[in-house]
Amino acid sequence: MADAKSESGISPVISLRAVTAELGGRPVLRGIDLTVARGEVVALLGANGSGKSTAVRTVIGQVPVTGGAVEIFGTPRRRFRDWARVGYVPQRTTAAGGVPATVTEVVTSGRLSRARFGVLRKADRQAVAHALEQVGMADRAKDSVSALSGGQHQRVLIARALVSEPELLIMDEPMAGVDLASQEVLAATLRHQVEQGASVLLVLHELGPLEPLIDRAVVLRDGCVLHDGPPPKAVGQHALPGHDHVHPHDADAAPVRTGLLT
Ligand SMILES: Nc1ncnc2c1ncn2[C@@H]1O[C@H](COP(=O)(O)OP(=O)(O)OP(=O)(O)O)[C@@H](O)[C@H]1O
Repeated sequence: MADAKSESGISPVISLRAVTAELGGRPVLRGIDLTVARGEVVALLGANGSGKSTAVRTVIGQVPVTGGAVEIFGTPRRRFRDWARVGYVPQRTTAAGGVPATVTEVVTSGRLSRARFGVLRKADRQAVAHALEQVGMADRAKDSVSALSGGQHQRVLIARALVSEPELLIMDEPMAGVDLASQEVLAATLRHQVEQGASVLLVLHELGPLEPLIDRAVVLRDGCVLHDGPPPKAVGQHALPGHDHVHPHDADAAPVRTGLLT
């Protein structure tokens, strides 16, 4: 199949066309189209269970598609090998994940795709230090990640995604369960990446502090694209009855309800 080209003749960095996927024998994506153009910041929105994470996981190959086409940088996903160009921040489900590793070790693991013959050189160590500085965690470099708060842990995962100097960042709910100070650091970090020309696909349940960065929003409902265009304006709680998003990932926190158009 020919590579997807935008009107400018440059391939989108992400292209999903008529993608279908199943989980546990149940259709979860029912023919979605989703593109991220070079330098674009796209938010993927939708109610719980609408298929946002699944859509992102088809891009990185964690969920097989049952139909349609997925391309990264114009290459069919099955043939794509250049993963150092992609930084992925998975959805965080627990505060620290119980990983017995230091902050530096976790961030360094994100650099291995760039290290020659798997050997870390001075430039790699500098990249790790720089990524930690970007997310304001340089002073915690030697600490165990299990000693970090949820927001700090998320900063480390984002540093791990940034350390390979990716052209494309894919983040699944990067702000979920993150304290306000960390949210501001993450928004500033992302702004910097966008200024440097990165393309970004973000799964979000509300636009929040990232709103000024977002070029376009794709809203999923029940495995289909409901909206693809300007980001919907956040509206007050209860403004759209029946359209609230309940966020279940924080074990301790009460569910967050937003009145986003989802
Ligand atoms: N491993 C699995 N096996 C079976 N069904 C699954 C599995 N993972 C997810 N699902 C189901 O697939 C649907 C889509 O899930 P997905 O995580 O993509 O939604 P989401 O929009 O990201 O939701 P949330 O906002 O809650 O993270 C949901 O109904 C979910 O229950």
